[in-house]
Amino acid sequence: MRVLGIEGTAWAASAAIHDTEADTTDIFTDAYAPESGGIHPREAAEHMRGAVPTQVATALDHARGTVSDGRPDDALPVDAVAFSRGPGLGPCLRIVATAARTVAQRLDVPLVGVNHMLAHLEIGRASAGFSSPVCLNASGANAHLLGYHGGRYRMLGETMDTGVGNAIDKFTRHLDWSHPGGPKVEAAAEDGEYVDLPYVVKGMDFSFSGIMSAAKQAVDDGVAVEDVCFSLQEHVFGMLTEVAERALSLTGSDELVLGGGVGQNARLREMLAEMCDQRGASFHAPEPRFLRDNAGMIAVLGARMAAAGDTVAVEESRVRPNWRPNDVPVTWRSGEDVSRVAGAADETTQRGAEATVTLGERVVKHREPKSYRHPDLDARLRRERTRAEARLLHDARKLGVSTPVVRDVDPRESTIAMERVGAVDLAGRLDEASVATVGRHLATLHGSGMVHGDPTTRNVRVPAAEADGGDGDAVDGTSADRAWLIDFGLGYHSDDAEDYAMDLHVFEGSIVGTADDPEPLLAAFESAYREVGAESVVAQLRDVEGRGRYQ
Ligand SMILES: C[C@@H](O)[C@H](NC(=O)OP(=O)(O)OC[C@H]1O[C@@H](n2cnc3c(N)ncnc32)[C@H](O)[C@@H]1O)C(=O)O
Ligand SMILES: Nc1ncnc2c1ncn2[C@@H]1O[C@H](COP(=O)(O)OP(=O)(O)OP(=O)(O)O)[C@@H](O)[C@H]1O
Ligand SMILES: [Fe+2]
Repeated sequence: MRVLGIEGTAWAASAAIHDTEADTTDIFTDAYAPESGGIHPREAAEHMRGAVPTQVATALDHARGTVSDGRPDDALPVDAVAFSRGPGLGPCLRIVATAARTVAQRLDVPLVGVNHMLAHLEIGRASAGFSSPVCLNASGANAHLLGYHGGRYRMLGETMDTGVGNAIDKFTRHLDWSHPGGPKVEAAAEDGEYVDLPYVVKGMDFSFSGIMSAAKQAVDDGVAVEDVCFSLQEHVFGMLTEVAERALSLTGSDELVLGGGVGQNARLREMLAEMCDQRGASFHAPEPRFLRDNAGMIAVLGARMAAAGDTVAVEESRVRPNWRPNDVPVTWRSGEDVSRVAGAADETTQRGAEATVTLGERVVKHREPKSYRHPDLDARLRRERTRAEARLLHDARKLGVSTPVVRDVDPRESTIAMERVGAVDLAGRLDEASVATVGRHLATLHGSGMVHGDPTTRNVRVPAAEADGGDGDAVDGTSADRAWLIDFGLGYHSDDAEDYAMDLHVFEGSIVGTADDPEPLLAAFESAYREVGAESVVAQLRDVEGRGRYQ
């Protein structure tokens, strides 16, 4: 099969021909470069209006010229037309869709509407040959982690404000550097030295606004620009690498694939490769022409969708500027669901995302150095988190929230010794009674101004399934609805309802990412939270979930 792909969500007016038999993908792109500032939606659309038809014509000419596979001379140049249907800038998407419909109708071939973000990750999954990786999309307007489970891509974590490339580009606009800023920061960072900046990770979510304001401020205060660029990369990419590792740990996957324009950055790729290497996972990043926006990835996924019969009628092919990748029915991966949920087994040594935990009579948790991080940042995070964890385990316990008793703390060695609690992680025994207990615990914490920071199903311990009669209380006297909160390393005190809502979002995200039937669990969790906690926090959660994150 031969497929024409068309891309034009923001800056790249691009067309490509993917030939499934020859396994070739030829890409033709005309990039929009703003005269000043960032991408102007109207200017970008103007660019698309002229450049998309030209690139499409070039690609079709190329297809006609390479009809060498035994097709007759009057054969159609392509068998299907795939286009970026969203997410992206509305005016640009409409021009792409119009071009795609026109060609599909003229040639009388099927039309395929591709989700741009899934195209970014499927191109890497295809070239790696991975079956069920965790996928990190690091692009201009987005930054998120996806995992495939139960027929859909699940959102495991994402930015709470801007995409990663846009965050970097905004910083460089402050310096009056031309768009795009990412490659310029990468070049300037070569001569830089480390300075501390904010580092914000909440479970597997993260945000860039604090670090970007601090970076601009640092430049205004006279810190050398190359030092700020260097440190910006160390922090921002360190955050992305950390959440990617958390996602590998949560899902039990040992494959990571990278997508998106920021993936062209060598330092980001180096960190991800090193993290994967340290934990025995495989890492793959596609070649640069497939990382930045390009129609090749649209054609490749389009071909798989077309083969699965996933085409769209012209009259139903309106664009979707806010189309989230986790809302796409995945038609092209049937029968491939091999995702696992880690955490059921209880071995003597547990390897979390952050620490190595030795389970004996006592539990000894050691935050080992992460060689992918800058040593100063690494030392700071391990020290701060060990301190926070010990203090908050204690504070939570005083409120009546079940946590292990802390026996010993050594912040310099980043080690905590504590009581052993529960029989399995909640991830290994997800039921409504247990998630309800977590709801009440979190509400109690929030009622006293405490935030857990990372309440995933791996950070809750529960008795074994037959706890009320069986051996579930082997470690501790338990009842069936008992649950202990552990791993307070990202916890802090706050009186902001937004922070409480983020705790709920993180917990629900870990359920949605791994459970076959999340809905009843989410309902049980929220109703238990309401019993003890404030309705306004649940309302704030809806706000967090509903935010458009394509900025
Ligand atoms: C919706 C769609 O329009 C959007 N596309 C997009 O953002 O273009 P993409 O090509 O994936 O990424 C562009 C971003 O990638 C950054 N970038 C390019 N080279 C870079 C480098 N070497 N280091 C860091 N960032 C880099 C640019 O600064 C810019 O912010 C998206 O995928 O989110
Ligand atoms: N006090 C404890 N009692 C029993 N098991 C524990 C205890 N503390 C940790 N564990 C086990 O060790 C695992 C890893 O611990 P923890 O979550 O604290 O480490 P981590 O590296 O921060 O993990 P992650 O970042 O993946 O959440 C837990 O999922 C749990 O199975
Ligand atoms: Fe993109």
